[in-house]
Amino acid sequence: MTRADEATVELSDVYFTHPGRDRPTLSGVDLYIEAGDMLALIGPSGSGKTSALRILAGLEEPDRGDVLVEGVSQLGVAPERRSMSMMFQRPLLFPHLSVVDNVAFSARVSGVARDAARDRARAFLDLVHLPELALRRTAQLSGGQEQRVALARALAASPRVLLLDEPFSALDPGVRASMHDLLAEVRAVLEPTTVMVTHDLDEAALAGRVGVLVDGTIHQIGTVAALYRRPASLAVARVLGGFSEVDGQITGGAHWSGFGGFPLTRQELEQVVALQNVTRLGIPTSTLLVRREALRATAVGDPSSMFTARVSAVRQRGPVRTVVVVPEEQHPGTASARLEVEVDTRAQDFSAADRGGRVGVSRTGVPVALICDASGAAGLEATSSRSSSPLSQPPRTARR
Ligand SMILES: Nc1ncnc2c1ncn2[C@@H]1O[C@H](COP(=O)(O)OP(=O)(O)OP(=O)(O)O)[C@@H](O)[C@H]1O
Repeated sequence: MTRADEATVELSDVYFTHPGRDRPTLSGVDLYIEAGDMLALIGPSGSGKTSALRILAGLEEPDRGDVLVEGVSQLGVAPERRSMSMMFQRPLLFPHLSVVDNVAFSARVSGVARDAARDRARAFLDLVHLPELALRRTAQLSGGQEQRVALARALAASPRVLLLDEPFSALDPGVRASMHDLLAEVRAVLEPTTVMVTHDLDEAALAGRVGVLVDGTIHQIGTVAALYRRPASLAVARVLGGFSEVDGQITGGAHWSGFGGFPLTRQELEQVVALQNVTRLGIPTSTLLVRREALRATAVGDPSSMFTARVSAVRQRGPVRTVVVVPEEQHPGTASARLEVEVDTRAQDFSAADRGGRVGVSRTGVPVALICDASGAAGLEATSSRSSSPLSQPPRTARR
């Protein structure tokens, strides 16, 4: 089994509108993947992820822009000549062929003799840990086995680029996790440049970098950790999930909202300064993005707590208990503010962290992220979808 030549892959300023649609599906998409690297493409349903993959594969031609492999334009090059293999959510195996002949298919089509093609196919079945199923009919396979065969078939074509469109989303969680391990194992051996569309953030974390596509535009590209640390827009935070959004304003070293003051660290304030430089707004109106592990519900009166709040819902996620908290007093005319907070199970009296109870809220040391409205941190979200909360102690210097 030989490794295909690695190749850089690029979408350059790609615009694409599906025939009959009045809105573009992709608007100026730029993506660059280093040879042998893997990029995961995530985004809301309908944001254009599959369309981007189909344009890479040559199944659609862009209206504008280019597709480049190793710097060479692929426009006008037929899909089968692009040295790319694509794997879909459904394995699309040939039902009339045995497992080994499914995997041998591309070699047979390119003229390799049957025995040689089958020998080669068996090497790929070894790679996906299915050597014993070579002679089975595909109708006799489980879903996970079918996707292993589909992966072996995709790899047996020696693609320089592997395109994966939600390949494991139809599998149950245990089988999906074993497919993640297998993909990592296979990539360590063959290193094809890989682009994978997925809705699953665990799956996305298999890739060195993740691109977030929203409404046909790339909002951010980075490692999963970097995206979580500082999402570039509200849309990115919503794709990642797990953030509470609180509108307010920043002054005097704190973010002020319906909860009162939320003290910010020096690093977070530096982020604000950077945003101010971007937006030139003076004191920006900001949305605080808070991961639940950034806050802890404590006993009322705990010296570490920033403010007290009322518990409006309780959620148990495996061993972790979280509560949704709201301000104790809802000022007339304030937009509703809510935060999801982990419960400190060692210190917390559980009855206080029940619905309707009062808790203190303190920080854990996990940083929060801030998004400014108006021209926004990344210039992508013009305004928050909700109106900002008036402040419980309005900062005098704040401007709107
Ligand atoms: N063949 C088509 N003809 C017209 N419109 C299409 C076609 N295929 C997709 N679309 C539209 O293009 C947009 C992007 O679709 P696409 O499948 O690329 O999104 P996606 O991000 O992959 O979505 P999902 O996560 O749901 O698979 C959607 O609005 C979709 O309805």
